[in-house]
Order: sequence, then C-alpha cells, then structure tokens
Amino acid sequence: MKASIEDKVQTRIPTKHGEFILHYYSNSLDKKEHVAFVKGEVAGKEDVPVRIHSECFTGDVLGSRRCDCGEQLDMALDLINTAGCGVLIYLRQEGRGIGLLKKLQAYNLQDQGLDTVDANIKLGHLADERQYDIAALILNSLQVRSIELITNNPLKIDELTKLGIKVNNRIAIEARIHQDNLEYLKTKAERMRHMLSMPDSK
Ligand SMILES: Nc1nc2c(ncn2[C@@H]2O[C@H](COP(=O)(O)OP(=O)(O)OP(=O)(O)O)[C@@H](O)[C@H]2O)c(=O)[nH]1
Ligand SMILES: [Zn+2]
Repeated sequence: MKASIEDKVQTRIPTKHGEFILHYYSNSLDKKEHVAFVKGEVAGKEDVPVRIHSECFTGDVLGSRRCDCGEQLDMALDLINTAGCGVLIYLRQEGRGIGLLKKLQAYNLQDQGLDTVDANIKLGHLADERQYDIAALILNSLQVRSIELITNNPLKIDELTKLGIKVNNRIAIEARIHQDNLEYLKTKAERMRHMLSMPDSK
C-alpha cells in the first residue's frame, strides 16, 4: 500500500521562540499524531532548514538530563525562528521507535551498565527502529524543494535521501555535554556514527 498523509488542520502557535504554524497530519501508516511546526513561507523554497525531531517525553517535556533531546528541540526552534523560515517535524517515534514503556525499561538496563544500543537489543529490539516515510511525505506536502537538515545523525540524511528528499547540507546541533548525558552521547558517537565532538574522541 502506498503511504499517504492528510494535512487536517493548521493553526497559529506563538512560542518563546517566535510564532509558528502547527500542521496536524493524519496518515495511512500508523495511528500516531505527527505534526509539523512551520516558520515563514517554505513552499517552492530551496535549502529550507529542517529538523526532524523524534518524540522524547522524558527529554522534551520533563527536561530529563539523560539525553540531549530537550535542548536540541529548543536549539532547533531558535535556529529556525532566527532563519525566518524552516520546518520542525515532530515525529511520534518515542524511544527511537520502541515506545515509552520499552525506553524506560532500557533506562533501567542502562543503570545496570548496558549502553543505549545493547539495552534495546536485550529488550528484543533494534538499536533504532525509526522510519522517515511520513517526514518525507510532510516535506513534499509542504512543497519544500530541498533542505538543510539539522542533525548529527548521518542515518537520517541517508534515509531521507533514499525517500527522494534533496538534502543539500547538514546543520550540526550539539547540546552541552555533562555528567548525566556523557555516556549516552559517547555511545551515539562511537556506535551509531553520530557526528559529535566528544571531549576524548580523536
Ligand atoms: N531506545 C532508546 N531511545 C532513546 C534513548 N534515549 C533517547 N531515546 C530516544 O531517541 C530519540 C532521539 O534520537 P537520538 O538518537 O537522541 O538522536 P537522533 O534524532 O537520531 O539524532 P539528531 O538528529 O542528531 O538528534 C527520541 O525518540 C528519544 O526518545 C535510550 O536510551 N533508548
Ligand atoms: Zn531524549
């Protein structure tokens, strides 16, 4: 079956990072509520700054310091607002696609010494189960011609490219490193090829 989305409603949201238009999408692939936060005119534009942010309840909402998600969300919205044009797609792919329950179980395994990759595997999952079909459909629906992707994750660039999105550039988005996120970020750099400048990496 060919995947499809429908832009059901658009509404204005003033935020501490400026004003955006929130688009709510229904889709044929899952029952999740994926959204896009759009700044300015993006239709027909090249090199549009785009952040594809994966849901992280603990980081985005609770301000957890285990990961860099909350800080990245703030940085991306600020960057897009300053650029005056851009899109933040908020995909409901909690825990890299394994869901909140499994992510919280993975956190407990991490507290017993496993890293974020091995904890997922121990729970019977892949390290990363995310798919980007809906993100690509949203970008096409917004008529974005090409993007500058705000990410440190090369896999996201590869996956979007495979889905026909023209990624002309990458914009780095590195959160502050501290004791609570150090191991997590190290694992992303060493085992998931994330382009992060870690203190002791060569
Ligand atoms: N399974 C699992 N998911 C996690 C963990 N920590 C954060 N996440 C989820 O990871 C997702 C964010 O992915 P990241 O790997 O941090 O970063 P990314 O989106 O791939 O890369 P960037 O674009 O550079 O931010 C969110 O859905 C989080 O809920 C963890 O320890 N285990
Ligand atoms: Zn997170």
